[in-house]
Amino acid sequence: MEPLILPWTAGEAGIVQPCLLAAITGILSHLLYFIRGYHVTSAYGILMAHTSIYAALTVAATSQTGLVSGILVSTAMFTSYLAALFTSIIIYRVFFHRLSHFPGPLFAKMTKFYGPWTNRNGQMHIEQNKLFEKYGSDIVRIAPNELAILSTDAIQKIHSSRSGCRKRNAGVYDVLHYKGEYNLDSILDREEHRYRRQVWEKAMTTSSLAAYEKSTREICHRWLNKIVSVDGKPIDTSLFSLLITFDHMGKIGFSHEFGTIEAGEENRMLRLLEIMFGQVAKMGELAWPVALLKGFNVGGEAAEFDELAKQMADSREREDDSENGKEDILKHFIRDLRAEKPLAFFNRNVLYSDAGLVLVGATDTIAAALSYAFYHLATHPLTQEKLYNEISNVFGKSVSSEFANTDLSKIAYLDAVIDETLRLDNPVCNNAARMVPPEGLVVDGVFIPGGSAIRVPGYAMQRSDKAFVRAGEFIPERWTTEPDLVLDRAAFMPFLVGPNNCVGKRLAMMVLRLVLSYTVYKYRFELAAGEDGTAIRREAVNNLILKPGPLNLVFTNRQ
Ligand code: HEM
Repeated sequence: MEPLILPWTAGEAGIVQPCLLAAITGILSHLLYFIRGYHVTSAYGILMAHTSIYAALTVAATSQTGLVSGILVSTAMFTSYLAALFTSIIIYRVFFHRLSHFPGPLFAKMTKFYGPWTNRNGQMHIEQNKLFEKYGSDIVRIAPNELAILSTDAIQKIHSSRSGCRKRNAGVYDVLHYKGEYNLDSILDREEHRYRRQVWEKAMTTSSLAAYEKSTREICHRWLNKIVSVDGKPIDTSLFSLLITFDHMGKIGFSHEFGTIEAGEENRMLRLLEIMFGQVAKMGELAWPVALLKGFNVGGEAAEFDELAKQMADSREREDDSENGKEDILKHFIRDLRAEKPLAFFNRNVLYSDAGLVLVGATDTIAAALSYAFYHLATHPLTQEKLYNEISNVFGKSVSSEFANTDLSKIAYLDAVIDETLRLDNPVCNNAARMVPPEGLVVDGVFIPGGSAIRVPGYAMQRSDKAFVRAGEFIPERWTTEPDLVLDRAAFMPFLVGPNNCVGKRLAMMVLRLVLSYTVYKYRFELAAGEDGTAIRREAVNNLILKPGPLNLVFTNRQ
């Protein structure tokens, strides 16, 4: 029988012919496969397939030409394949892609690696904001298949209940799951989301919040005791905002005591919490490396976080006994898990997935808002005094010698201070992208093709001159007595809008109202000696949720 003639044994042409063949295969694999559909979640399979092909090629080549030249031939072919594949991808993205007519940096048009590059200093939200000005456009291409849009029309069209835009294939959500079970925020299916959301909403009703309020007050008192214990020395309020909200989340989420306020430092769980989203953010929301790690079943700290969330949920469930009166968020999840016909918690992995989301959702977000509220109040002493006068009127009104959320919620100026903080220093500063439905979308008269990813970045939108007068200034009165300073209220969306808006909004507002009121009522605070107040923004890091830089304040007892 004649030996099989493989390309590299085909005589004079030597290695050129097989490399040419490999290059053509590279172009074809782009045009026939990679150009179509969404492949992030297949990252592991794609890597494995390519590795297998390379291995098979090497075996075949070495068996015919010897070890060294076999490896050289297969490597040259594989390199040609990859070079042609990526060249084809880049040429297509820059010149022929459906978004090629939108302005944006060349690097962003070529590759999603533009994301990690812009977030290399953790300031992606600020870098993105600059792009709108640089390109003189409200629509900028920030990735090969993604647009950032500065428009309130877009907010409605992307996020309202009538919108056809979805989270599926938009990037970051596809990879945020626990063993295949997505959490409330990352669920891709609308129907499934609706049922899960109903369980979460039970945990956030007025009566549920009232049941948590005692714990929130307890945390406020621990914070006040901490201020007493430092005896007038400076306190890093960014660190303590995190510890306050972390301890608070432990109590109202899981009836668990973390005790980090007393310890004055982060514990392992809190570190993991930051790392968890931080890893995704550092990659500029490049999702395939996360999918790849999940495929290999290695995730380092993210996997450790998942395991701790699981342990927290298990331990809470073991303690659960409807008679023992534990009032926390997990109570509602466990009830559904144990129900004869659960609404949404059909198995334990759903519980673990959403337990992780409680840890994430109720800590860093409120912590960022609290940190910046301390910053704005410390640098605006008149606002601090005005707030003191407003809240003093309701101290002890509903609960003897305490503040109550029901009273504080009626103080418009308190909510104005919080809203203005959330506007200027939005904790969810970038907002994740959504996928445009196949029929496309018209935003402010501009057609956005179907299959594109789009987002309205919160930081840029809420600081836009088109929506707010003196947009860069902290003016709480714009939400009370000076409404002319708000040109377009729809631009304010710290909790997002539509069916996927923040389910914890009312809880967040309760915590912020109580912690700020207790602090302002008991203390005056200002920048510590040597603190110029710039590090909180300069050293802030966009970890999907904004992590503020340090801020050292000194507290003086009002009595
Ligand atoms: C100031 C504090 C907070 C801010 C600024 C905030 C902001 C947001 C935003 C912008 C979203 C939409 C995220 C997306 O598009 O993927 C969101 C969703 C969510 N938030 Fe919050 N959040 C805060 C506090 C909380 C708290 C205290 C919880 C309680 C656990 C919470 C739980 C959630 C959950 C579960 C979702 C997903 C909702 C859904 O998809 O139906 N958040 N939040």
